[in-house]
Amino acid sequence: MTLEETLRRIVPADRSIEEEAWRRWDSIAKPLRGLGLLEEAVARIAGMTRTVEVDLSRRAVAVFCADNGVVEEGVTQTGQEVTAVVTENLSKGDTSVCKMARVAHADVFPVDIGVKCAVTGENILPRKVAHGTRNMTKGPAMTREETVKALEVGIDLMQDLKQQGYRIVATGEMGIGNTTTSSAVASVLLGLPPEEVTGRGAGLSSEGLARKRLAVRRAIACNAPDPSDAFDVLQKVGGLDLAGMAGAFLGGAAMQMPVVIDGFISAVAALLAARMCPAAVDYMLASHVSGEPAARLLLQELGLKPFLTANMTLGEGTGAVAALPLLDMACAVYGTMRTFEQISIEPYQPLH
Ligand SMILES: Cc1cc2ncn([C@H]3O[C@H](COP(=O)(O)O)[C@@H](O)[C@H]3O)c2cc1C
Ligand SMILES: O=C(O)c1cccnc1
Repeated sequence: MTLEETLRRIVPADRSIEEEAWRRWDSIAKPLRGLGLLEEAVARIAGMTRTVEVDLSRRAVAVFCADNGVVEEGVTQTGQEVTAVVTENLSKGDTSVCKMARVAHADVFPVDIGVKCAVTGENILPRKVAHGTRNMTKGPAMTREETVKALEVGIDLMQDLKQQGYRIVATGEMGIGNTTTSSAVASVLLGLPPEEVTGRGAGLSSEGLARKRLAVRRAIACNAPDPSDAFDVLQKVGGLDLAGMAGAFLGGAAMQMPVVIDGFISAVAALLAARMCPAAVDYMLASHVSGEPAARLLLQELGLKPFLTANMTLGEGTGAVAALPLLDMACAVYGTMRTFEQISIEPYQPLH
């Protein structure tokens, strides 16, 4: 589906079905609203999917893998080659998110949306838009065409996953340097200075952090992205990984399917999607608050409340996957627990 058609298709979640789900929650024999945000998530999923019978039996993690040209500026602790290695390991079940996804019964879909070199792996989805992005401190990271294509990779993947019977999708990414691009996008979209929204990513040294902040500042100065135009911001100081994820949020909303935000990078992609189409937020679920400095601000800006504060800064979709077992537990109560009425009637049942 094209980006334009996707944006046209997105409509708000169904509030009346969400209300019906709340009525069911409130009838269950337990302290009223006792499962807090978990109840809210289940009710919201009912509204997203247009049914009070919430079913999260099949779940996927979409991991968008791409390289970011800005690594030339010395903004990361490890080299660019790590992107390709971890992408291939994603296909072998040998990365952190794969281990966690096994526990949470989620299927991992690694997507090569722009890894610099060729990657091989049985289940890597070959969707390379470009061999990495350009260095955003010297000009736009992507062309308009590349940006549209990468957004559409995310959109189309959500359409495919829905057709395959998946009910909820966790978003993940793998792309060395993508906390630098994410910080640049966050700085522009939140209207905050780069220093306030730039952290250590995957364990950067203090010296590296100073270079990273400067690179974010230079990228914004060089490209002058328009803060009121999310597409322009994404194209100039974003990346293929961010674009794929933003597309997944838009595609999920168009497919009326819940999409789980992971950490900082994923929340930046979610905000890009939200600025392109505000109703898309109705289909997003927050999972955790990343340890990156702008993580909480981004979720506040989206108006979403996370379940976990675990100081995680791993990426790959690990935080989003960590939220799935919590949702399963909430669904078990919502779907199988007896109501006040059933409980109060029971003592009056004739004995036999
Ligand atoms: C071995 C390894 C595995 C990872 N898995 C996720 N990330 C995480 O770190 C990267 C972002 O941090 P930065 O912007 O500092 O490069 C992303 O790939 C993210 O998913 C990893 C990073 C490394 C080194
Ligand atoms: O919060 C994140 O998404 C994150 C932070 C650091 C490194 N990788 C991912």
